[in-house]
Amino acid sequence: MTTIHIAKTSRWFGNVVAVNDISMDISPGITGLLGPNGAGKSTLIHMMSGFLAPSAGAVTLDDQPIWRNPEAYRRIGLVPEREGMYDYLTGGEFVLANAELHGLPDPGAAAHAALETVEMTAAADRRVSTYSKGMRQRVKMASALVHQPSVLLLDEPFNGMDPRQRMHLMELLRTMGEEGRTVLFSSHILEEVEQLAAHIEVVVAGRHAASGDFRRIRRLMTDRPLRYLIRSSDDRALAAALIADPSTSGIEFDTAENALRVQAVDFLRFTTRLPLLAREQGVRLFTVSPSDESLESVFSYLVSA
Ligand SMILES: Nc1ncnc2c1ncn2[C@@H]1O[C@H](COP(=O)(O)OP(=O)(O)OP(=O)(O)O)[C@@H](O)[C@H]1O
Repeated sequence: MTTIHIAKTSRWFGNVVAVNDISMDISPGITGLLGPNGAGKSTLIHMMSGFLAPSAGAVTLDDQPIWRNPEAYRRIGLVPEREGMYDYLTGGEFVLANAELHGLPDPGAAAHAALETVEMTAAADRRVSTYSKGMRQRVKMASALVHQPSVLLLDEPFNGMDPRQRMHLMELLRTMGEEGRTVLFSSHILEEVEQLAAHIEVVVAGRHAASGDFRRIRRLMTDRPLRYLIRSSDDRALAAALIADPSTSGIEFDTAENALRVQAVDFLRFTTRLPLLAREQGVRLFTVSPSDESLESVFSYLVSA
């Protein structure tokens, strides 16, 4: 059983604090590391894979420090976000080079097995420059798996993949999770994480915002008060009906937009009640748009929760 333990860890670059006093454990199975762009996900993953030293705190693998520890590197595979591949090599040569760097006893056999796992054997003799984004991703995956690590860390692995490639990678990660490996992948897309990881860790602006069961955190996200911009055939009548209803906690008339700005108590209640109330009043709804639906606002709600 392999566990990564992150204890009161920070990392700064000059005066930018990328990771701010984060503590979390990454256990066997699949964990989703979720957060908006710039939240510090890559920095965390780089510290977990031994590419970056923490500025403060400690990142350990089964109680051994990861930074500058070749023993730990042997047990970790990293699929980085950026390409970092040599276009003039074939996919097979790229994976073989990694097998040799790890000093494996039979690098050729290890490279072959890793390419087989990601279903890239047929294209192994083609140059990386001729590969699609998804194929590149799979070859990166093969080189991360070539030494059969017990920990696999993937930074935004689904970026740029088409739905079929995405499903294929999800299957592969599920298998690895079921085999008892410790698999962590980062994403800024909620639905991606939902499909794959029961357990998630959320980071926002360098801080640890939430941890645990995806469904519980998802509920926290959808239960928060929401703001909507609404235009209708009779804003005045609709406003009167809404303010008398417990699904709504505030209403303003926005003269510049010529619309209502409504604060709802929670998503489900409001979206059920609004059409019913409008029908009762004989009001037609023209526009109902959430005005703070961005992922940033969902995350900042979680941080302040
Ligand atoms: N080498 C660096 N030098 C200076 N600042 C950095 C460096 N690496 C990261 N940062 C800063 O640290 C913060 C966190 O970046 P990080 O790449 O870890 O976030 P992220 O969650 O992975 O975001 P993204 O999904 O956009 O890659 C950002 O403000 C970023 O600009």
